[in-house]
Amino acid sequence: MSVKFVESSQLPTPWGVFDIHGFEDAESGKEHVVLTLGDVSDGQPVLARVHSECLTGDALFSMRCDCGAQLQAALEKIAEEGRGVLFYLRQEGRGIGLMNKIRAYKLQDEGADTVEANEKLGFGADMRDYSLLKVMCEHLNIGKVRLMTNNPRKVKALTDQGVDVVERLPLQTGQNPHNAKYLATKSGKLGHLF
Ligand SMILES: Nc1nc2c(ncn2[C@@H]2O[C@H](COP(=O)(O)OP(=O)(O)OP(=O)(O)O)[C@@H](O)[C@H]2O)c(=O)[nH]1
Ligand SMILES: [Zn+2]
Repeated sequence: MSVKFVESSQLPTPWGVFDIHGFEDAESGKEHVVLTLGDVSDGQPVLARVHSECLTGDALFSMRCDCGAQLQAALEKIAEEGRGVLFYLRQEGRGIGLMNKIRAYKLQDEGADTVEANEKLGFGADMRDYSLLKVMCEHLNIGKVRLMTNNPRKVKALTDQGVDVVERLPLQTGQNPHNAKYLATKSGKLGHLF
């Protein structure tokens, strides 16, 4: 595994002062971050969110997806409990990258759904790799989580990395007329539980 911890610091947010932990993947050159609040290394199950990068949704307020709303809701829930972890993984566009996601959006503008668009571009529907979570969880001494997600693949991914998912908590927010088809395809073709 080519992922290595780099450094930690404080990160004040509107929801509280988190700690940010930087990790670098020498093989891909990607830089990932983990936010924690409170003591997550005490062995008790940790409220957790595994979030894949969506520049358009997380930073640019896009309503094509539900990513930004989910990110904010997850941080709010962690702050409410005073303890938790957000893994922010730089696997933009379900692993195909930002430029290819824009190509996929163009195909969606022309009628394709999110899965068909990926396939037309020669990609699988979901190209994400969660193996880096192992290094992150070991570094932070997190062995048990209560995972906020609608995506059963993330539950399996963490379990495969040796992390016990003691509970799955639905994270449904951010629905709007622009992402209705996107969310329907998630549940119809990608196995999300709504
Ligand atoms: N290829 C592609 N990726 C998209 C599209 N819309 C959003 N994404 C990406 O989908 C990913 C969504 O990540 P998450 O919110 O962590 O995961 P999820 O599979 O939706 O599962 P949840 O935990 O239930 O939210 C991000 O990497 C987005 O950039 C799209 O139309 N095409
Ligand atoms: Zn998004």
